[in-house]
Amino acid sequence: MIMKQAVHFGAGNIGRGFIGALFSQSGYHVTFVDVADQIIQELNSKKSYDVYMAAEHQEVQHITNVSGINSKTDPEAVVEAIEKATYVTTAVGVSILPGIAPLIAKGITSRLEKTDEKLYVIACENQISATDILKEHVVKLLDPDTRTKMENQVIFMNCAVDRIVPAQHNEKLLDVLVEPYFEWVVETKDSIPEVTGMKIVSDIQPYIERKLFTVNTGHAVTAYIGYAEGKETIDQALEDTEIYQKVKATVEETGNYLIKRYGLNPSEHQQYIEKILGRFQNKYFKDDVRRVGRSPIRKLGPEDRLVRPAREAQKLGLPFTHLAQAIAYCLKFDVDTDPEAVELQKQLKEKGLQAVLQDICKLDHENPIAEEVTRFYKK
Ligand SMILES: NC(=O)C1=CN([C@@H]2O[C@H](COP(=O)(O)OP(=O)(O)OC[C@H]3O[C@@H](n4cnc5c(N)ncnc54)[C@H](O)[C@@H]3O)[C@@H](O)[C@H]2O)C=CC1
Ligand SMILES: O=P(O)(O)OC[C@H]1O[C@](O)(CO)[C@@H](O)[C@@H]1O
Repeated sequence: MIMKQAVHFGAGNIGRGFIGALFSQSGYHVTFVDVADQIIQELNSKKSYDVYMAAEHQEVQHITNVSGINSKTDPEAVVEAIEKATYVTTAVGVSILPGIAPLIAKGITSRLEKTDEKLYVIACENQISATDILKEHVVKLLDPDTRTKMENQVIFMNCAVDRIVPAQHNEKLLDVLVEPYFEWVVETKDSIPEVTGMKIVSDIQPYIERKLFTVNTGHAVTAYIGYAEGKETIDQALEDTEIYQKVKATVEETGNYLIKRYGLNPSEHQQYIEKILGRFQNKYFKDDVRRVGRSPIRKLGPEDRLVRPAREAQKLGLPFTHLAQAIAYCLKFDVDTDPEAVELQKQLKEKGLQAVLQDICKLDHENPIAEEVTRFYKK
């Protein structure tokens, strides 16, 4: 029997430890596309790997039916794989999406000449409407005929991905240590080919905002405060009760917004917050504050996990003090191995805080959020 095919861009932590693993467990052959040649070679020689659960009883999932293509050296093979795929997914980082769009566009063009079968595309990145962003980059590369043909045959779906997969230090290159919890919520009103563990909803907005402004806001704030206070890992940072209280107060602020905006049940949301903080405290992996805080310029963006909930809270007349404090801590993130942290510090030095808040966060200096950030930053 011919296996169903999934093509996944990004054979990294989320690719191997979450999305690729679910496809494999659902009976798909997974072709990972990456630029990291060692990983691709290893996928093609070993054809399997293990996913370890970071928990007291360390369950191991053996992932099979996997292979890899290096998109730098063999782009034609990627086009061929897309021709045969049911799903194309990504977990490369939002900033890389424009870079992979040309190959996806080529794959779609070639596929539409050969088959009428539907293709489902999902960008599994930490950003609101990441698939729409990918679609935009792909569509502008297509000729008008392909664009029209694509409308009914290539279905782009937004999603929310939630599983903590820290930096890996395993004996075997392909193995991945992950937290047991995961949630993959995909937005569609159609009936789509089943993937074990994928949850379908008709409106992703409440899910992605709840996830991004609780899990990602909370994680990022822990990283930024933890880093400023000289902590190495997330669990170590949260052992400090003062840091724990600051993080909790921040996600309670985003919680007030989410409850009001989406009519969430306050006590259920409080339980959700406690559960997320518990996940951050997982003792079975060490998650470096530098990894979790990575790419601070992206995280300071107007639509991302710090500024957007602060602005939304402000619009609804809700408090945003702890979010402003979190933004100030983020501005202090000066990890010299993180290119965005280096650039951020350079901009702060060269143009000053007000200009950075304006240019990166899109916060005018007269905005009370900017005033609060400035107050904390100067402290
Ligand atoms: N690690 C985590 O806990 C979570 C990560 N995410 C999101 O998932 C995405 C991926 O994150 P991670 O897996 O942690 O990162 P990662 O760095 O482990 O994996 C990214 C992979 O993409 C590959 N890549 C880079 N450029 C590429 C290109 N042009 N073509 C193909 N592959 C390319 C890299 O070589 C790497 O293997 C990000 O958007 C992140 O925000 C979402 C939820 C959880
Ligand atoms: O690239 P980003 O946005 O930091 O995404 C990775 C983060 O997302 C999380 O999985 C939370 O969903 C964290 O594990 C991780 O720090």
